[in-house]
Amino acid sequence: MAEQIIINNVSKSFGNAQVLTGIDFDMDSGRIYGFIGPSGAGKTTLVRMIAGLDYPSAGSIYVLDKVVPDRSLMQHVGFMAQSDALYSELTGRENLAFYCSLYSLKKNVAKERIAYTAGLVGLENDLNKKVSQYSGGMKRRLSLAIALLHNPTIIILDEPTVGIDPELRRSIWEELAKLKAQGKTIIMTTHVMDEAERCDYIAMIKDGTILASGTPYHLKTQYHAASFDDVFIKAGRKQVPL
Ligand SMILES: Nc1ncnc2c1ncn2[C@@H]1O[C@H](COP(=O)(O)OP(=O)(O)OP(=O)(O)O)[C@@H](O)[C@H]1O
Repeated sequence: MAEQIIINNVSKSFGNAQVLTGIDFDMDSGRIYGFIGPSGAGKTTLVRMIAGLDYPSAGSIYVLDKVVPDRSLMQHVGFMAQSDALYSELTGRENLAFYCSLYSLKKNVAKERIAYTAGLVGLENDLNKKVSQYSGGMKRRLSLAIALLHNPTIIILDEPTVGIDPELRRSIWEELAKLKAQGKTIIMTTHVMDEAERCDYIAMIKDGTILASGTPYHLKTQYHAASFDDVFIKAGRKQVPL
């Protein structure tokens, strides 16, 4: 299986504050990767760099054989940020249409993708409302639709299911499983441990380094943990990386 993403000794500082140190991590297609860790650990910083939205201070990140940031990757990468990049004076449909034009989707493809992604996030009946009238959860769902709009090969989701009810969360996970089966690489950050457990591979970030990584089963065995909450707590206590 080809490695779609290679993170090579990446560090990141903001001013004098070192946020990430020497991150090495590779990701293959057809898998779901979960980045977990305490608030402020550096998860968002890392996924933003993978998405090409920021530069590493040291080291390099390769996505589909290109060093990021690279504009040509925009067509292949979908990113759902924690804070929504939406136009509140436009309707949901107009927001989706705007992003379709950004990705240069043909009219018939755009129509089909808007219908598919809006259906996926349960917004098909709200597309004609202005986003300013959306609830927080609806905005999150629209952001998720936008991330998937251009059928990207690499899907990066920063806490995608915050504010999304359990039923819709389940259907989103079913869809992520289908996308994974199509060979997409899916990366997410999450604080929800039962979601982390559904990922194929987990990297736990703490104090800017990867403290532990492996399959959920591997991590549970390694930490003699009954649940994934336990892994999180026990791994967090360890001072020495595995
Ligand atoms: N643009 C920035 N300028 C300065 N500091 C930043 C910037 N972005 C992030 N940081 C700092 O980097 C650290 C890591 O932040 P980051 O958002 O990556 O953490 P996180 O693990 O995603 O947290 P959370 O789970 O709360 O979303 C924090 O101390 C944060 O304040």
